[in-house]
Amino acid sequence: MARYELVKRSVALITLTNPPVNASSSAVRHAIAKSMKCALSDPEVTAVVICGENGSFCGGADIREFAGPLKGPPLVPLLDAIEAGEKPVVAAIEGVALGGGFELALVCHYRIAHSKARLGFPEVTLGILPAAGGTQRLLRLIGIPAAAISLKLGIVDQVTEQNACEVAVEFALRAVAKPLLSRRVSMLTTRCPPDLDALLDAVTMQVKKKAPGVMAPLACIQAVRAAATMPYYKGIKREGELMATLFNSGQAWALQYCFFAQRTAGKWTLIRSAAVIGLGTMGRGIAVCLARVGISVIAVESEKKLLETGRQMVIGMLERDAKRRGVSASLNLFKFTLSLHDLKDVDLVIEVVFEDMALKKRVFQELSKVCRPATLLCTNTSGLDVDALAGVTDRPHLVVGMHFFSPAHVMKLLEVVCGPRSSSETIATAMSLGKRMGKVSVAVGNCPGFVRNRMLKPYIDQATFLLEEGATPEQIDKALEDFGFAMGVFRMSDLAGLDVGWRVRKESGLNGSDVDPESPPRRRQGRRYCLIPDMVCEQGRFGQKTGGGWYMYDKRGGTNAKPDPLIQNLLETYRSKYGIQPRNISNQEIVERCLFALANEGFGILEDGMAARPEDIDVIYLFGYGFPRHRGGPMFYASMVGLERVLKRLEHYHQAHPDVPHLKPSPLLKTLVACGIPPVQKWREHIKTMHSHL
Ligand SMILES: CC(C)(COP(=O)(O)OP(=O)(O)OC[C@H]1O[C@@H](n2cnc3c(N)ncnc32)[C@H](O)[C@@H]1OP(=O)(O)O)[C@@H](O)C(=O)NCCC(=O)NCCSC(=O)C[C@@H](O)CCCCCCCCCCCCC(=O)O
Ligand SMILES: NC(=O)c1ccc[n+]([C@@H]2O[C@H](COP(=O)([O-])OP(=O)(O)OC[C@H]3O[C@@H](n4cnc5c(N)ncnc54)[C@H](O)[C@@H]3O)[C@@H](O)[C@H]2O)c1
Repeated sequence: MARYELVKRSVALITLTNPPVNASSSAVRHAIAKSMKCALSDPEVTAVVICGENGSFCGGADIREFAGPLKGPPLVPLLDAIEAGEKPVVAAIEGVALGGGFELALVCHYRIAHSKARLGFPEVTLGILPAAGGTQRLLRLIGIPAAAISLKLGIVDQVTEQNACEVAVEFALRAVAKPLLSRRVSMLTTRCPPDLDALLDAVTMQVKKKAPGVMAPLACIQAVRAAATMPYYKGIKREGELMATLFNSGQAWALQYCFFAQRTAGKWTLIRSAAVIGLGTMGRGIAVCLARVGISVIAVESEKKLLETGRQMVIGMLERDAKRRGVSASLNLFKFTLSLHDLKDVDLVIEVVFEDMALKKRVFQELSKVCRPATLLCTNTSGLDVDALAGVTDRPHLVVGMHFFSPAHVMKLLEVVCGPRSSSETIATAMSLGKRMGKVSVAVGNCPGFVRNRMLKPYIDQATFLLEEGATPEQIDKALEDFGFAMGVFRMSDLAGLDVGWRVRKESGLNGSDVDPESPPRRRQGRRYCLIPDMVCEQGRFGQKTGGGWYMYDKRGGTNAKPDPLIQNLLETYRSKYGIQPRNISNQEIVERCLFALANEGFGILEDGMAARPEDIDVIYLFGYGFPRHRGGPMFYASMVGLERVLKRLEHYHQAHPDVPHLKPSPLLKTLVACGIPPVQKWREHIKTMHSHL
């Protein structure tokens, strides 16, 4: 876990060897302690260099070890001992020095970093703080205003383009005769601005606004205050207390769970050329995603004028995107055409035409004729049967859904929809292409709405039922935003556009001329149905783009949502028309009904084998709907609330609303409760039917 050798006759070289990122696991800490002991007691050794194997200094504490009882030498005394040692220690930093890795570097008396090295404290993203003296030492090294502006100022003693370890060894030899006292960062006094309190208060306000309810950033500010106002030994104690609170919090568990869930969900591993058919809202963004990673793109439209519009839009997006990333726009990768015959040699096609099965089938039949036999045929349908499309081609095994989310060049989530006949290689190729484009790709089964949209329905339904019963859009949104969503369901719907759902409801016979005239009021297809969303759309209110939806906006495309008296009137008229007595609805009921219905559908999806594991569902909601990361995703959240409680509350709500099937607890939820409530990671073991590819 760490290699110890003597180089240049007098420098002890300690190399951390814990792939892939040399995380400071208990074994690594053990090995560092042992090596340091050897180096400090060996009279031949005059200086020490610490580096990491395979291009990484150290990725920090081994996060996996946080899930069990803490073992091995604690980091704080180990690091204090390195700093207090009487021989100069130099950190040779290549790759990452993150979290505990950066803390290790900070106790070294000198730091040599490769120009491409990344140093930092990402702990807040894991719900904790740098708790091995990091908050106390970094502030002492660079001062508080610097810490607020940049973490890079004054941190390293030399930046090199060469092998950092070799440079560090030479540096260590020169450092031997120099005094060490001023190199011990914990002995320095933190440089503070005169208006420290005002600065920290302002940062606290900003953090509370930006990340409401999230604990770790606030704890970091308290640690900064300690570094500014306390001696090191007290400051480190305070850092430890703050860590203990965070470490045992549900937020830390949720965020660490998210870290690994994101990587687990992405575990899938050649595409040089691709085609995109349809340059509308989605097609443009998808074309940009492909070109951004160097894939040449043939873009197809149905008419000359539309092709030209699409071309201009794509070029504009590419140029803005390239400017933002400081690279040149890859316009030479594009060819624009009206003819599918130009696609004969491409490796992969993504169909992005209107959501119309007959049209999509015609496109797939044509592709089958023109594309070479090995070309993968993908569809961006948001809900149609991928297997029905595969069925009209000569290569059903090479057909797969690649479901991007709007705006496609921004949203991280990609659902890879596996049809029953999609081959493993096809799925793997789509997954790895997603990863290459920087997406978080999740393989899902082929069911209506797939995973994200299927789960969204009961969530939105609950919100609209709550409107009928007495709540307002702003009350519901506030409850969900207090829970941690950046936007409540109605603000989010106004942003996405209300017309899409309206069209889907019409096509499903839920409103419009296809509705069964015998349907009782507020019931469709045998279940409760809220007419309010259709009434809003009938007034031409489609959300932000029309200047009004659930809220009013100052202009078309405006983003500043204000409560609209017109919606208030509509709700009152509706309730009195249908004899509904409005009642006071608590925030708890809002959150429970929306989120438990969401999770309940997730259990149903797992049970149907349409998602491989709860982690996949959580990742879909983290990256495809802005579920608050510190809550871990809907399935993890349900596990934190306690499955027994979720079950009881769903039973309670279903009893009160028997005409809402989505509130009826899913059999899988009941099974998990009956078999002793296993942790999320073990739920998969209780699922009987699993999609063959998941
Ligand atoms: C490093 C990265 C930037 C690399 O990114 P890249 O894209 O190249 O690769 P991946 O992200 O896919 O990662 C590859 C692979 O490596 C795994 N991995 C990465 N980092 C770690 C890690 N730190 N630990 C374990 N595993 C790691 C990753 O999972 C992948 O593996 P896979 O499973 O997919 O095969 C990038 O990975 C990255 O950003 N990593 C995280 C970096 C980070 O956040 N570091 C900080 C860690 S936390 C820390 O260091 C805390 C310190 O301050 C020390 C604290 C000491 C105190 C500890 C205990 C105090 C207890 C409190 C008191 C309790 C009291 C009580 O209970 O009573
Ligand atoms: N808009 C979204 O938020 C969203 C999100 C995910 C998935 N989707 C899915 O993506 C697909 C496209 O949606 P959109 O919102 O981009 O629609 P859109 O109406 O904005 O664009 C569709 C484009 O396809 C073009 N087209 C139609 N027939 C064609 C043909 N035969 N050859 C070439 N081009 C043709 C049209 O001219 C139009 O430019 C749909 O299946 C939709 O369900 C949409």
